[in-house]
This record gives sequence, structure tokens and C-alpha cells, in this order.
Amino acid sequence: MKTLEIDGIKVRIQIWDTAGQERYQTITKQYYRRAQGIFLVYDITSERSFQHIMKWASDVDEYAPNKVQKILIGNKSDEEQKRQVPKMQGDKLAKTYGMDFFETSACTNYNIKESFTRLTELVLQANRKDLDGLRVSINEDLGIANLEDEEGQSDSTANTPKSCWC
Ligand SMILES: Nc1nc2c(ncn2[C@@H]2O[C@H](COP(=O)(O)OP(=O)(O)OP(=O)(O)O)[C@@H](O)[C@H]2O)c(=O)[nH]1
Repeated sequence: MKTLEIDGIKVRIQIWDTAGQERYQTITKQYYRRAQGIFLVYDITSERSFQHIMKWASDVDEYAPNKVQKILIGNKSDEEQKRQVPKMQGDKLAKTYGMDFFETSACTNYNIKESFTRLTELVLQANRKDLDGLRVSINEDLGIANLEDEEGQSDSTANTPKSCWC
């Protein structure tokens, strides 16, 4: 669990790190169903991990909800000397999929907060209609409650015998 503040709204996010290994994939797919945002992560020092992104993306398309938000991440940006995947290639793939793209480093924290903030923003935007609907219905409920409260107050004043007439 982590809390982020977006436009003054405190958002609590639950993060699952799914296993990349083939043998865990049946379990991994079960996580997709409840996900609202997904990072597709490859390692910039591994061309192989980049090639796997296509497979991840098609699994997400198959198992995640339609309005799931996705961001492509090239991690280990601190390992420039071992780089196998040029940044341009990440950019290009992200464009093809219509995703935002960040290079990050979990070691130096480079772009970590930025990528989480962006994904959270996208999830909030995608759910804006539901949130607005929720806000309207809460306000309506509160309006009704206030009215009842005021009525209650006047009723109780009317019905309570005055203890003093002076
Ligand atoms: N240099 C560097 N190493 C990293 C970074 N992020 C992770 N690592 C290292 O990469 C290795 C694998 O990290 P994990 O977090 O286990 O990677 P994973 O993708 O979750 O692995 P699976 O759960 O097996 O899919 C570990 O040795 C980490 O310390 C990074 O940003 N920079």
C-alpha cells in the first residue's frame, strides 16, 4: 500500500509485483482481473526482456479489464554501460501501443515517483465518470440528510413544550 497525492486528492494505491517466470503465469493472470493500472516492465540491459513485452501486452489485453491503464517501463537506467535496448526502441514500442513510457531505476529511484504518479493520474481519469457519479450521489444523500435534519429540528422545536413562556 502506498499513498499518493494527486491534485489535492489522497489516493491509496495497492501494488502487486507479479512474477515474471513462466511457471507462475497461471497465478499472474488472476491478478490482471482486478487491476486498474499496469506497468509493463522490461530491463534495458536485456534485449530478451524487451522482446517479452509483446507477450505481456497480449496477456493484459486478454485478461485485464478493458479500461485498464498501461505504462511501459524500461528499468535499470542506472546500468547505462550494460544497455542493450536503446531508449528510442522503448519510445517506439510505447507509441505503437499508445502508452506513456518511462525509463526508471529502482536502484537510484530515478522516475519512480513520476511513473507511479502518472499511472495513478491515468487511472483516476479513466474512472472520473464513476467518481463524479459517486460524488453527486453522496452530495444528494447529504442534501437529503441535511433537509431531514433541519425538518427534524423544527419538528422537535414545535413538539417540545416550552419550558418557559416569558
Ligand atoms: N542496477 C539495477 N538493478 C536492479 C534494478 N531493479 C532491480 N534490480 C536488480 O535486478 C534483479 C532482479 O530484480 P527483481 O525485483 O527480482 O526483478 P523481477 O522482475 O521482479 O523478477 P521476477 O519476480 O523473477 O520476475 C535484482 O538483483 C535487483 O537488485 C535497477 O533499477 N537497477
